[in-house]
Amino acid sequence: MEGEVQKGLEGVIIDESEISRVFGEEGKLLLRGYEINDIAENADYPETLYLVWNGELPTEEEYEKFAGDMAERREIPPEVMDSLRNYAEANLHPMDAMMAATVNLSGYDENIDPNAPQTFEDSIDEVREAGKNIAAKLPTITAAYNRLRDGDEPVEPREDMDTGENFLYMLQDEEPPELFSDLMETAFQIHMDHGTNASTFTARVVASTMANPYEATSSAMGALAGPLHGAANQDTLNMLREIDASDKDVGEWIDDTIDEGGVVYGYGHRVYQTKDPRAFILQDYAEDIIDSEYGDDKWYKLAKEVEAHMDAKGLEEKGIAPNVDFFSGTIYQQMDIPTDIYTNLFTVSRVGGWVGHMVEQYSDNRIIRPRAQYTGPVDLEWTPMDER
Ligand SMILES: CC(=O)SCCNC(=O)CCNC(=O)[C@H](O)C(C)(C)COP(=O)(O)OP(=O)(O)OC[C@H]1O[C@@H](n2cnc3c(N)ncnc32)[C@H](O)[C@@H]1OP(=O)(O)O
Ligand SMILES: O=C([O-])CC(=O)C(=O)O
Repeated sequence: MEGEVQKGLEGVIIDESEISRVFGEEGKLLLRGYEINDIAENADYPETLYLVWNGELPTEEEYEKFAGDMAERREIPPEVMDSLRNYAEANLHPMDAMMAATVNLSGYDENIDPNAPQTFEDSIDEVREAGKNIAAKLPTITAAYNRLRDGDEPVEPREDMDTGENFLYMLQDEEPPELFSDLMETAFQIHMDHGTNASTFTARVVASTMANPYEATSSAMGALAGPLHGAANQDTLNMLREIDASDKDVGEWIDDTIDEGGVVYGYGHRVYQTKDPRAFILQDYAEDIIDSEYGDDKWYKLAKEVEAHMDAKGLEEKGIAPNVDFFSGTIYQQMDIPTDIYTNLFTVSRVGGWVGHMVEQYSDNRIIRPRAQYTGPVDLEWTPMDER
């Protein structure tokens, strides 16, 4: 016996972190000590990112400098744009195109020398520079990729718009309504960090080998791309479409899905025993959009029916409650955003958290290397090929 197996690493404390704290029982999330609702209400994306990376709120001067620097970095190198054209030809999933483009960006960062081993603990400023490059360019990459695969030319980023507004402008080639810009900006803030979730853990594992920040980021994107994690936002909307198209009513569909061992997307969480505080923020936006001239309540109403049935089944009481991915798709759909880029939107925000965690990891590193309990055979005798 080598010790007790902690399946899924549940409850295992892998290190210390000062970035975020998830209170699972109360349904509360703090970023650097501030409640997520206060951040959504009072800050914008660059201010949130500054807070996550620096551990304190910026002064006005620091904010202006940081936000300006981020806006100036939005353009991507023409060669990376050409790669996106190739990925569009090959019809890559937008998350895969984003992963490839992120590694591609490392070639344009003069601080990264692929042929010399680097120990990033002595170059934390360079890690932050890489982080700024990646975070500033991911909206451009996502919007450009979506346009290219639709046969449209990319739209150049604008520095005079905030992050959410500029993203929607690059995606749709028109200035978005204020409500949509605000919602996008808030989405880019509230998804930024969330403890040692699977993708953040991935970023820390990869950084712990002293791989560079571009490599750690693209690896983390791979983890976020899974339907049990970040891709649950697109899968929730697809689930609602499936329910709508089926001849079963909502309750029957859910009962059958769970009886057959399936999951209800946008529900359940390793840490929260109650509804995710970010889901409440997104739900408020969903209702604002419905009340506006852009509203159509079809998918939100269906999501609420799912919630009512899950509640009636006693699942919310058992701690299987709506997570951050439950309402986001119903909102993005109203904004005419293609379903398969929802996880890219999550990534645009989460990269802020990953880089924060990489800085912590590089600064005080020990390689992350757990063990599995070996349950296979031992000391077998070799059978030559012709005797098998
Ligand atoms: C940004 C994010 O990553 S948020 C999460 C996004 N993912 C999803 O929405 C996908 C659906 N949810 C899930 O698959 C899970 O709840 C996860 C992956 C998020 C968490 O997984 P775990 O912490 O391992 O939860 P675990 O599997 O132990 O769940 C406990 C019980 O609740 C059930 N359960 C958990 N979530 C769900 C769900 N969404 N639908 C139905 N049943 C569920 C499990 O089947 C399990 O039942 P059992 O004890 O009878 O086997
Ligand atoms: O914390 C988790 O495991 C999943 C989650 O909500 C997130 O990453 O935002």
